[in-house]
Amino acid sequence: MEAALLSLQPFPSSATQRRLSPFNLHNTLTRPSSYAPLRAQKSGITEGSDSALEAKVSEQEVGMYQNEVVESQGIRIRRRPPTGPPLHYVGPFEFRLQNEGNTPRNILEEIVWHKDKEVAQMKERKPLYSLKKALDNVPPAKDFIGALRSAHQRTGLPGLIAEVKKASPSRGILREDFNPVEIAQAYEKGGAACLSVLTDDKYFKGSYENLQAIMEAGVKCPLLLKEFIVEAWQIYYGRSKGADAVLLIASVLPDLDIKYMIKICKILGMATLVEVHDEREMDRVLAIEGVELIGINNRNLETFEVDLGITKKLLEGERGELIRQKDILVVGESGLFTPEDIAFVQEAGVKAVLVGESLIKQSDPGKAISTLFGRDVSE
Ligand SMILES: O=P(O)(O)OC[C@@H](O)[C@@H](O)c1c[nH]c2ccccc12
Repeated sequence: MEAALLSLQPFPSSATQRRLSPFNLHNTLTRPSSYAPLRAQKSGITEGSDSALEAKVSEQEVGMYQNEVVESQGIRIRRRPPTGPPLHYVGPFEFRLQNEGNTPRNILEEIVWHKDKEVAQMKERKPLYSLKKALDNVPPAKDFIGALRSAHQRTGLPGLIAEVKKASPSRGILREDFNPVEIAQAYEKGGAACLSVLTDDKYFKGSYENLQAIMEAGVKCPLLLKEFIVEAWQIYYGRSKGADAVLLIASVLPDLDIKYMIKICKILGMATLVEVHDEREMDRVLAIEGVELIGINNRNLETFEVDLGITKKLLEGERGELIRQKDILVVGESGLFTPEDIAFVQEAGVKAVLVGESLIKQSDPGKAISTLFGRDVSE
């Protein structure tokens, strides 16, 4: 890989436009650190110039150190310091020993720091060039957004993304007898438009094997890679395991990363679900070109607090107007348990919902869909 990663230099300030190939992007897109500046890079392309990307970088971002970018965008989730947490750091839920920044301040930060390490290890075992081959052997990505839109048109209710979720840090184990393929098939039969498959092992008891098994079982619903994406490498890996769409969390990723990752997904034929939780994140994401699908997470991933009013608040007034103008599809995420909850977020303006807990906890997760919507939404 030629892309130069000069860890102590900012972007060259003259580089307002850079040409990148999807296969060296992963280097430039390694998740920036709040402790390390954005990686400088060469402007020339080596590999795959046919599919070269034109990436416009705003003058403001060019030349800024990453921690400044992160601060200027109000991103609270910091990157793992290169030295890692201090030695006296004692474990996942122990936040008492906070100090000058090298102990994670909340669960999301902790997950992201862990992800940085995990991805570094996975990448060593499967570098990007070897993933490239694997990509030729997976069926082309399915139309995730199209499936949501047509389910909405067919039923008059929000299109459902049903989540294959065994556990979560806030709720613990949600379902003991957990067969991902059976659950996926039950969801599909029950009328889900798309599925979300958690692949994080440590905090959600998910896996890429689950994703692959669901794809290989011939499930027709498009699949969302439900991961904490910190590097573009994960997107390629997810595609090689059958993902048709990817979650990008705005509180974790600076705008520049979101832009690049959207472009990579487009090249791979995948959709991106960009997740927001407050007005500032919504405004950032609405300013990013190419965003077609926005998720409003009713759960605060730093505190686990759930409030359906978040969806309503973020879709009111000018924001809602802009979203309609841009024809962006909005997904209401988390904490949806009853037909009244569905009606509430639909009234607020969502055309799709992402639901895990309330479905996965039922003995028949497919039938649970009818209970959740108040009627049968299968064909
Ligand atoms: O189980 P719930 O409350 O229905 O939530 C599903 C989904 O919205 C939630 O799992 C989720 C939304 N965004 C995330 C980001 C990371 C991990 C998990 C999530």
